[in-house]
Amino acid sequence: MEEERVDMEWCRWLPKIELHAHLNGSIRDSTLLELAKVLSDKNVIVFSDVEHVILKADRSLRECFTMFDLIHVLATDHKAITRIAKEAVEDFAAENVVYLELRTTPKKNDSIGMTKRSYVEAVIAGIESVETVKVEFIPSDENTKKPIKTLPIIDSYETKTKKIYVRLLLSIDRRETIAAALETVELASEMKDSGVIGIDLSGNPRIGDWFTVLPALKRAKELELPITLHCGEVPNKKEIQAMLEFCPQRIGHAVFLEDDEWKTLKSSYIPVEICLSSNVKTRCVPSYDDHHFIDLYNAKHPLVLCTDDPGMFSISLSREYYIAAKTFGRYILHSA
Ligand SMILES: CNc1ncnc2c1ncn2[C@@H]1O[C@H](COP(=O)(O)O)[C@@H](O)[C@H]1O
Ligand SMILES: [Zn+2]
Repeated sequence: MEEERVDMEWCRWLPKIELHAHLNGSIRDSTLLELAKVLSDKNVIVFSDVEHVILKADRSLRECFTMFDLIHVLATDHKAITRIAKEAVEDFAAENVVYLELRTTPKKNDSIGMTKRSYVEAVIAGIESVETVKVEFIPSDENTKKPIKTLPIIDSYETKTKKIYVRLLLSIDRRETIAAALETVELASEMKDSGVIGIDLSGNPRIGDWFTVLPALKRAKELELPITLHCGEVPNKKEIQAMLEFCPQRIGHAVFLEDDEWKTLKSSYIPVEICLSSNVKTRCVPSYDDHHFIDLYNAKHPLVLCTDDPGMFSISLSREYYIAAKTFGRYILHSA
């Protein structure tokens, strides 16, 4: 027990980077309950109907997407979006994350005057309102104040002074029309100087077809926007092969690859965002011991541990590091 406490403390202390975290999957339960209470007071929902859904500990992949539909009802307006973005950055900083790429699907809601752009602006307002830690969001030249497009250099001094670099990825939901997906890509390109650095393809992997939004992803390539794809979260050979052939800058999950696809992936060096607990909790992988992390790690394939949805799964990035060390420490091959 004492050993576990010390290890967890070390994993929390370790400066970390988070590259795969969905904004609406990173909401605190307490915030969701508060938002639900407000809507219940307005008779939009019945609080007792959603309370147990919010507090449920384990969710299958299907249940996750039902939960996301509920979250999208609860966190609809600009104010709520700003609040959850602020809290998400605070929570990642508290875990000693020094570089965070937060991803979110820009949403349009005519009834409240929300456009995809105003949605992203609400997210940015939240990131910029964080006070518990110094946030470096839009890199700008000290003299000219013009945005500079360099990657942050995170040195040990900065990690001591508690600073977090935050960047945004705009997500395309697999359910979206090609027009909506293209709108997101154009928006990401227009907001390149405002902290947006790329495009993600996510959403329920059993719904929609990535070939539908492929033209939008090709457009993103033309605009030189880096792309990350949710790939192989469920079995779908044709899609996995096509995604690897598309050669995105990164992929997330990579669970259901078969031998030939593992070969293609490893020879491509496409970095993989590893989401251990997300995969185990959604039962895409039977247990931590069975996770493909260790095979990729021992093959020296570029990878990064990520949370996916820390709010949805009640997890933290520090804990993911702890789980990886505990589960795989003994299997690591040490080259001479
Ligand atoms: C569990 N594995 C997953 N697989 C695929 N997509 C996922 C996901 N977890 C989250 N999302 C995607 O992120 C959205 C919520 O955040 P935003 O509203 O964009 O901030 C979900 O609706 C889904 O499209
Ligand atoms: Zn994800």
